[in-house]
Amino acid sequence: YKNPNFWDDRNSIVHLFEWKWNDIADECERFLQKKGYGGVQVSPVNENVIVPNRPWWERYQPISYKLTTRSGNVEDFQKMSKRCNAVGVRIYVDVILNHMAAQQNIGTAGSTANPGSKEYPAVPYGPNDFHPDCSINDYNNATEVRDCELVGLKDLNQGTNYVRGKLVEFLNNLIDLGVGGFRVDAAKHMWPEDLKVIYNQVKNLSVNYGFAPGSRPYIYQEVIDLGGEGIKRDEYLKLGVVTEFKYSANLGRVFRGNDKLTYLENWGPAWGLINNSDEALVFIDNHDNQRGHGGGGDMVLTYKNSKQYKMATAFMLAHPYGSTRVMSSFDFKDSDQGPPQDAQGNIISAGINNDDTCSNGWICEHRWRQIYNMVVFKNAVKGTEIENWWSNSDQQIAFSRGNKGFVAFTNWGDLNQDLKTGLPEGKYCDVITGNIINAKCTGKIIEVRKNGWARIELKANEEDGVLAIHTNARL
Ligand SMILES: O=C(NCCCOc1c(-c2ccc(O)c(O)c2)oc2cc(O)cc(O)c2c1=O)[C@@H]1CCCN1C(=O)/C=C/c1ccc(O)c(O)c1
Repeated sequence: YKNPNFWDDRNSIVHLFEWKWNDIADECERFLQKKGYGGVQVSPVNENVIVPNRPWWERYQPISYKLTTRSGNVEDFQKMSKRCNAVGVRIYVDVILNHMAAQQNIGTAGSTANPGSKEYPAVPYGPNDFHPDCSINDYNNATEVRDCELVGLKDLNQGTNYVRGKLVEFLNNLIDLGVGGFRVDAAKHMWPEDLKVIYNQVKNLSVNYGFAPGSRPYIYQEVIDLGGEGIKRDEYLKLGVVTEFKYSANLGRVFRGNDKLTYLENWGPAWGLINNSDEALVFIDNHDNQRGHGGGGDMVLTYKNSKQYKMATAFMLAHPYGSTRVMSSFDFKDSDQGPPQDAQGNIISAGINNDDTCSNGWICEHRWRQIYNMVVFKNAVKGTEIENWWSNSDQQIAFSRGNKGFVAFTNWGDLNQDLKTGLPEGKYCDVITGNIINAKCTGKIIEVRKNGWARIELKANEEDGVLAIHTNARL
């Protein structure tokens, strides 16, 4: 469950939050494959309750496991899965196994339900399939967190064979549709023993979508653990990968300037992060904590702090620790706001500008040059470790990845140093400020001398506080 099943020359998952299936298929072919992205995390695919004003979190209130949402229907989903897998982009589905809708209304596939009496006829689920009413108040009480209701959401009892059967059936339908794995929502609210039984009943990945025979789904579990609660993420590490919320909290604090960049020299388990790098799903922000809710609070960086956000993302992608996920957002003013929609409540697609950025209210961080070029960088440095670490003992650092790549950061003051890049002699295009187009670098050019050293300049008032060169961006 810890292998994302990427193609060799790929890395990172991009969370195309609230995108429609047809648009994701287009994005796989026209952009993601070209930048070496490994996969897409899609929004929940099962029928959700319709909440007035369509807040983003309505998709986290299941009505049934019918595959019809505002992102499309099962035909759209299958077409997306075929097109994305054909170009080496995997699909990971955000699955909600913990609960069913709290709000009383019709669902996105037209199903009705009565949360008050725990009736969801479109599954079907009835009162016997849920834990008794109680609400979670004490996050130090592990039983309460698992057996009571999260903000009124009806709490399924994954301990019964019937409920397990329904959840496994839902997951196996998605396996048949070519998914590469799952993001398990609210995993902390389910017993690890129950999850283990459920995961083990999920089929191997489908060879019809290019997975090697016998491949297991990649399973990364949302466990918000910033310490201080009764439940520890280690219980879930036995089952699969776990989202590391300390990552975005700490990196946010550092790149906001509340900590010195030089302290990042031992970035990893020494900072309290999950021990095994390949068991940690890491990110700068996610759909929830970018809105100030749970997981990491006010230190989390988002697209709204764009210079710091790009620096933190560049550091995440330059550093070997963790399975990296890039957030791709829509613009929001208030924390409940849902995706751009028309008068009928249909989601409006992102428009693509001729400079590759998005319009129509979509941020598309994954299309920012400073971010997609670091996904390219991460592919170029695959298999190397950090070498030639340098710092000014304060807010300026630099390091190489073997002899394949080199990055430098300044979070305060002008950086102007002769540094050891570890790269072969030659001229390199700085992929933060530009691209190589018709054999010309549209950004800074860095000359690496015979001994692998180079003059590195990065002024505090430049658009970006990071510089990155690698062997696939050599002139
Ligand atoms: O104020 C709110 N919620 C209370 C604070 C956040 O608590 C929630 C947590 C949560 C928060 C902190 C924790 O330590 C934790 O274990 C769980 O997980 C959820 C997971 C869901 O599938 C659906 C939800 O409604 C929630 C949720 O409300 C607003 C209004 C209702 C939805 N919502 C929200 O803020 C929705 C948040 C949300 C939705 C989906 C997620 O995957 C998620 O992580 C958070």
